[in-house]
Amino acid sequence: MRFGQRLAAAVAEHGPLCVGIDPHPALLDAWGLPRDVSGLERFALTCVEAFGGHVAAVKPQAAFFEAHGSRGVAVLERVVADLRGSGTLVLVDAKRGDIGSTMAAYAAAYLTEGSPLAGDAVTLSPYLGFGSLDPALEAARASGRGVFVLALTSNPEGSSVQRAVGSDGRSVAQSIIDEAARRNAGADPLGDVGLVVGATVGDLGVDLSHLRGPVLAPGFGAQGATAADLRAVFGRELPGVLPTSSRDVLRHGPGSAALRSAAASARDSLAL
Ligand SMILES: O=c1ccn([C@@H]2O[C@H](COP(=O)(O)O)[C@@H](O)[C@H]2O)c(=O)[nH]1
Repeated sequence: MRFGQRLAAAVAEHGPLCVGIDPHPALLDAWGLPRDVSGLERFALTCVEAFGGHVAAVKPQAAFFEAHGSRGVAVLERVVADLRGSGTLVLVDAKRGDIGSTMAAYAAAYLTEGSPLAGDAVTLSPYLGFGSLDPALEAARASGRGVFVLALTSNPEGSSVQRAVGSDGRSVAQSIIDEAARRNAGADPLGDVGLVVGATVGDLGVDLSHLRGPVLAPGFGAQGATAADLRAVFGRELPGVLPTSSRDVLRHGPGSAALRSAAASARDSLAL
């Protein structure tokens, strides 16, 4: 099954929530774990136990694993394998973006069957030009995986770049959305080219109605966006949106039952 179909099925089964695994040093402290690779591993595997098989998708943030060097990356590889083994979709948040020839190498790492870092999808940055991502989009198509391309990010610094208007009158974000929509044309129910649009962006100011792809919405929880904000930002596009929350769920650890229950509460709040 293609990524868009698998994501739609996962959301139908578990509800629209992605939980992030972001092993911040402060969270390792709060969980009583050492700030080293053994603490990272314990943290990450507790999350796997808590969320695997219980939420639609999990988003490990690669940066927190890379911060521990090759042994940290090995933990990320185990997280990817174990979550996929549990049937939970894995969105690796690595925000890769480069010239096309280098994108092919990132695609080999994150989107190619048999690579230990290949989850079900990866986040990509289009700011070297959307076309530079084509090797990754091709690899995703070939392996039944997906991508989430940054369009309107949740951080306040993003809008000066992403809302800038080009010579054709479209904002940068709208041109990224339109490129993604072109790649998803004809997909049913969802194509494999998703976007990242923060739950914190306020007035959306872009048209997502032709996307035919999933929207990953960070900013829900710790960055201040609520379920009401998600409804206000996305309106009738909300059914295609996958809110993602990391710290606001992870602060309920280290018990895996409490983590799972926090994820369920976050998901249920979205249905109100
Ligand atoms: O626009 C973006 C894109 C990605 N992120 C990532 O999502 C999580 C958010 O963590 P919280 O603890 O829920 O704030 C984190 O990994 C970011 O790198 C984002 O926040 N905004």
